Amino acid sequence: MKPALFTSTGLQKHFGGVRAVDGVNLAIEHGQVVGLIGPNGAGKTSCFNLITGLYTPDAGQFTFNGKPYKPSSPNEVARMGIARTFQNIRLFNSMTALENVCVGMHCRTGQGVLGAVFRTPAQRREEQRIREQAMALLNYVGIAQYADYLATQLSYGDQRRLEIARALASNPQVLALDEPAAGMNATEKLKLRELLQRIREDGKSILLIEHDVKLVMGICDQVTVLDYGKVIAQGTPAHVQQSPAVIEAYLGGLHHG
Ligand SMILES: Nc1ncnc2c1ncn2[C@@H]1O[C@H](COP(=O)(O)OP(=O)(O)OP(=O)(O)O)[C@@H](O)[C@H]1O
Repeated sequence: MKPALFTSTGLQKHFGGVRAVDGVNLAIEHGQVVGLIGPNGAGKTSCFNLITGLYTPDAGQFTFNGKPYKPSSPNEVARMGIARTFQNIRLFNSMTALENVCVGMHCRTGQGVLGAVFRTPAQRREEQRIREQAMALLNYVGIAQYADYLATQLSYGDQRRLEIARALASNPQVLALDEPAAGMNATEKLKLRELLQRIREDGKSILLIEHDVKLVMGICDQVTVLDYGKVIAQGTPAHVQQSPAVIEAYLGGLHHG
């Protein structure tokens, strides 16, 4: 059997007396959308930060493509094949949408002004190729018409789509999205859901932190529910929705909605 694309086993991170992540086991299979949900402060973003090399675990192991995986820096993580977005959008505000995606492709040569003046024909062709690919990604997420707008001129929902395009620019196997629907209206959420489905159909796996339970339950193959850093339920959306621990900790409100 093909090994899981990604696993974490016994993952732990403490901050002082707070057990932010307390023995979390996760698995992402090829082409799956895996949801990570739980109340505020449950440890979701901390898990993401451990997986993507922003935090160092106190304990636990990862595998990626069946081999031990030690995320040492966000850049290395992207090279390995895991790209992420952030809960608080992190775009380059003084750059256009297109340039933001180019950065995701590491198109910046760091040659400065002289380098730009004395570019060789091969470098120019490479730049052109990168811009074309970046444009294709903007088209893929549905915001090609804003390619030349500054990132800050885009609506909130479109900025989140731009972040996804930038993350896709490194051609990851796993796309880790931290609350992609935050601040979106119902129409934008519907478009986001279609985009995530398309990304999955195109062969990528998605790890999704999201407060919109309807979106999570509608799109995820597997869901892990955290509370106080611990896994309180894990399985299909139908399974976790019936878990008494989940209903008590988190989903209870839904049944009154
Ligand atoms: N860098 C840090 N330093 C100290 N405490 C932290 C740090 N990061 C997270 N924590 C604490 O760890 C716990 C888990 O936080 P985390 O942000 O991972 O939860 P979350 O489930 O993502 O919450 P939310 O849904 O509100 O984003 C919280 O008690 C938080 O205060």
